[in-house]
Amino acid sequence: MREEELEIAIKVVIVGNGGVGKSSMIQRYCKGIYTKDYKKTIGVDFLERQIEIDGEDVRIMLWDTAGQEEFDAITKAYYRGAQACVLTFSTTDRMSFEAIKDWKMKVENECGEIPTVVVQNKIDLMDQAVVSPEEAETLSRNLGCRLIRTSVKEDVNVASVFRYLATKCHQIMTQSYNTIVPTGQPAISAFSPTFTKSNGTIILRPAKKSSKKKAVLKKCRIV
Ligand SMILES: Nc1nc2c(ncn2[C@@H]2O[C@H](COP(=O)(O)OP(=O)(O)OP(=O)(O)O)[C@@H](O)[C@H]2O)c(=O)[nH]1
Repeated sequence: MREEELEIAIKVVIVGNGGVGKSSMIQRYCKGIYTKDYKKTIGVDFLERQIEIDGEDVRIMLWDTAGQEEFDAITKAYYRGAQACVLTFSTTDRMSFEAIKDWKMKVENECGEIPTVVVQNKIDLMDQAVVSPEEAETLSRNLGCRLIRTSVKEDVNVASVFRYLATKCHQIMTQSYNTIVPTGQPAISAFSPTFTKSNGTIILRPAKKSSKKKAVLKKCRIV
């Protein structure tokens, strides 16, 4: 099998307090739509989008997790296997900014260190900001993450968030592919779940047999 037949799939988890705009961000990126109604996410939800990186198709699976603490026990399980993370806070919600460190810890506890970005959303409301630009920059620097400022409402920088993370994961994957498989024989994982949504519930099913094998990047290596 040739290298170009591998399909790359990246699982990204979007976390942050309730109401910061996680669901809106995913909807904007995957469906190109924005609604101003707030519908609290119950548990988890997921959407996907395919983009091209260095001439290769990369499927990005975006996992939307509930921001409300009451759902913590459910959402934690869905962090597992994530290869990248978006830590989101809102320009107009101080508590969501202060919670970023905790969100990072929660994801790290399940996934270890993965490419992560801090997103300051709702920059269209800068006149109501409760976090200074310096504070946001200092926090991101201390966490070792890039800071990206977005407005999902105005569609500012949303695509950059996911392109940045997908590029990072792709780089890691390409490096490990070249390191792990010096003979040119690709190591392919048997793990390749498909996801079915029914009445808001996500059901994990075993992979369907496909002639096109899939490589799933996990913790910086092909498994
Ligand atoms: N002004 C403004 N409002 C936004 C923006 N992004 C999202 N919103 C609004 O913020 C509210 C909450 O957005 P959601 O996407 O539901 O928030 P969430 O983080 O998914 O919330 P949970 O499901 O409770 O975790 C909605 O009314 C959105 O329309 C933005 O960039 N600017």
